[in-house]
Amino acid sequence: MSNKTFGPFELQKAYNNEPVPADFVERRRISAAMQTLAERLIRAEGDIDTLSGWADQLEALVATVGEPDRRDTRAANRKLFTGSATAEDIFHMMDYDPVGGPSNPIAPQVEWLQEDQNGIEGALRLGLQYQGPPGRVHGGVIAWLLDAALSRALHAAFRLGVTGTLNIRYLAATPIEDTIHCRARITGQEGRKIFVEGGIWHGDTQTVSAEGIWLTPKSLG
Ligand SMILES: CCCCCCCCCCCCCCCC(=O)SCCNC(=O)CCNC(=O)[C@H](O)C(C)(C)COP(=O)(O)OP(=O)(O)OC[C@H]1O[C@@H](n2cnc3c(N)ncnc32)[C@H](O)[C@@H]1OP(=O)(O)O
Repeated sequence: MSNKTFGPFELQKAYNNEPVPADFVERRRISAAMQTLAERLIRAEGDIDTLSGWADQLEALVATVGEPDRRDTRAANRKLFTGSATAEDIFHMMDYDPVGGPSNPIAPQVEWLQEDQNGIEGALRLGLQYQGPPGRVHGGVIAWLLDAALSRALHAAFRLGVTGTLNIRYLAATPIEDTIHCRARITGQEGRKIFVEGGIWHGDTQTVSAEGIWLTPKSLG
């Protein structure tokens, strides 16, 4: 791992270009296995002995893991804003993102196809564990995904902000277990208020539209 350090506007570039630290290779393996397990076990048919056997094995693993120490990410965040974050700090911030983070077992995995000042686009497939109505993605999961996608458009354009308001219009069914695309872009700015819009598409059909206002915190604006 190099001794280079990074500031907020180098974060995405460092994350994409620096080698994945050895421990994150393993963290990603753990997360991928947990995700596969979640997808395979949800609604899985099985006789009582099979279910009980799986439960025993998983409970044994929980006992083995125990309650490990965990890193407080606020320190890495402070280092980022003073330009002194290391690549390791950046992986600790980004790899656990609840949408797309490869070391976060609850994060839907996203392939980011575009991330620049003009906007972002990601492709993903949501499994049965994200189902609301039969065959459709749960509306709350869609809101979760869009909050992240619209935030990402902000970061890709080197702006900083937190979600103030997010309005969502559900236009048509968003299918589970099929590829969908999310897109977002900045549409304007007034002082600390940044206006962002986006949506979800299944093929050529737009299934969800969203628009919102992100606020740059007073301390940074
Ligand atoms: C470069 C790369 C670096 C990347 C580095 C990141 C690292 C990778 C981390 C990933 C991270 C992902 C992040 C995901 C997105 C979340 O999940 S963010 C979490 C959810 N959102 C929150 O927790 C926000 C909670 N709310 C707040 O903190 C405060 O209410 C706010 C939003 C900061 C606003 O407070 P404030 O700054 O005191 O606002 P205030 O001065 O009263 O008003 C200023 C203006 O904004 C308007 N306004 C105030 N609140 C709102 C609102 N909620 N809605 C609309 N307008 C509002 C006011 O009307 C006012 O308008 P004008 O009168 O000027 O026209």
